Amino acid sequence: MIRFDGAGKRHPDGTVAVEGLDLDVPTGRTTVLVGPSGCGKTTLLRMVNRMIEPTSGRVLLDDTDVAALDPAKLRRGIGYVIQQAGLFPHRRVIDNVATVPYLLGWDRRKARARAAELLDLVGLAPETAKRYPFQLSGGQQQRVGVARALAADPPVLLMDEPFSAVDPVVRAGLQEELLRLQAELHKTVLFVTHDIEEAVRLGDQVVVLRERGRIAQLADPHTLLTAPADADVAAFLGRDRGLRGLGLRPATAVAVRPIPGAANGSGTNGGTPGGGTPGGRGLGGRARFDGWELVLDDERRPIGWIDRDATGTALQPAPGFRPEADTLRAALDAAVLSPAGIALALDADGRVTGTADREAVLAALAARTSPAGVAHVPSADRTATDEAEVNEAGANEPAANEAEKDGATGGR
Ligand SMILES: Nc1ncnc2c1ncn2[C@@H]1O[C@H](COP(=O)(O)OP(=O)(O)OP(=O)(O)O)[C@@H](O)[C@H]1O
Repeated sequence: MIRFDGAGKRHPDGTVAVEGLDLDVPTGRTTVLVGPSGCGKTTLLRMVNRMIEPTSGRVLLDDTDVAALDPAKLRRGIGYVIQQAGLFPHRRVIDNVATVPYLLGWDRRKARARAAELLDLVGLAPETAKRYPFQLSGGQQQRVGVARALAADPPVLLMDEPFSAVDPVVRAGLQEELLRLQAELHKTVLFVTHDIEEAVRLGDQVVVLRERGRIAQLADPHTLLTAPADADVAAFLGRDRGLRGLGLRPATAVAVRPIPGAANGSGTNGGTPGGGTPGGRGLGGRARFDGWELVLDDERRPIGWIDRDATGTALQPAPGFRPEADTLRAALDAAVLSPAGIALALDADGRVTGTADREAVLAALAARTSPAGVAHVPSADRTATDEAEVNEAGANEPAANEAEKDGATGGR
């Protein structure tokens, strides 16, 4: 566990970046620090790896004051990821990732094998290993940054706006990847962002900060969105926080009605079986609903809705959701977008298992449920790079030491 124990930072010019914070960052979970620019997020993060020394209070890592630890050693045990990755431009990707293992004295083969393993873990193709950072996209560079931070399997990961320099789609992918990795690795992650969407998506606990690092609210994402501590926090969360909260609630809360005849595998219809093959697929059946007919293929996948009151048999889209994997937001979306006002419940293979009309989804919205999965609305924001700061951090690219250890040349 990381513990901020009255930790404060006053700069020589008198600026108080952080006034004195008490905060526990639990082991194996993701804690997100979120708040407006200048509220002290980065200062707090850097107190953990001693890039910034508190001027009052302490930071404890597993009950040891970090001030008592050798900074270089401390940093090698803490993964650190920053905006735009801060990779060594003159080193191949594989050697960027192997930086800390080299520093720890691993032989080159073992370090590179570990690096290759990590590139795979973060979803990068093996051929990426030989490239230089400039030959990668921004998103790929961030993945390399994450791989590098994980190289020596540190229990703690500090992430300072790591995904904010990439576009929203790439960013969503990186967030997804971090969630997947964290489910597997259970690191103690301290993550800084000023994007509330990102905070509620990634955090097990979210710390909303005000100026001088004061805690406005500390809560799990669901509680934060549904019960903001005060009007300021509510304003920071934004007007659509209710809708966003749906992205934290599982769609399992929706009461799904079976389609008559569908469950026993004898076709899917509650109406007329057979009778043509829209879209060229085998027709599994048709199910009649009020004013609408649902057409399914012979695998019970939806083909479309037909308006029974209209002339002709024009197929309209039949959106669905997966109760076991999706959120209430996805269920609502499917119900709203369905021309029949009926969302289809789908299994993992896209087969229809039942239906939920808009009323059923609204009933689930009204019911009190606890949060489970997460959904995401990405947002773009600032860009900046600061390679110098990661060098300063030592843990990830202590170039001077690196040169000693493995004879790397040039660059800095
Ligand atoms: N070296 C310094 N000297 C004086 N003031 C500083 C110094 N470094 C940071 N500050 C001030 O300390 C406060 C906290 O800075 P910090 O970088 O921790 O904020 P932040 O929440 O991470 O901001 P952002 O989201 O913009 O990165 C800011 O008001 C900043 O101007």
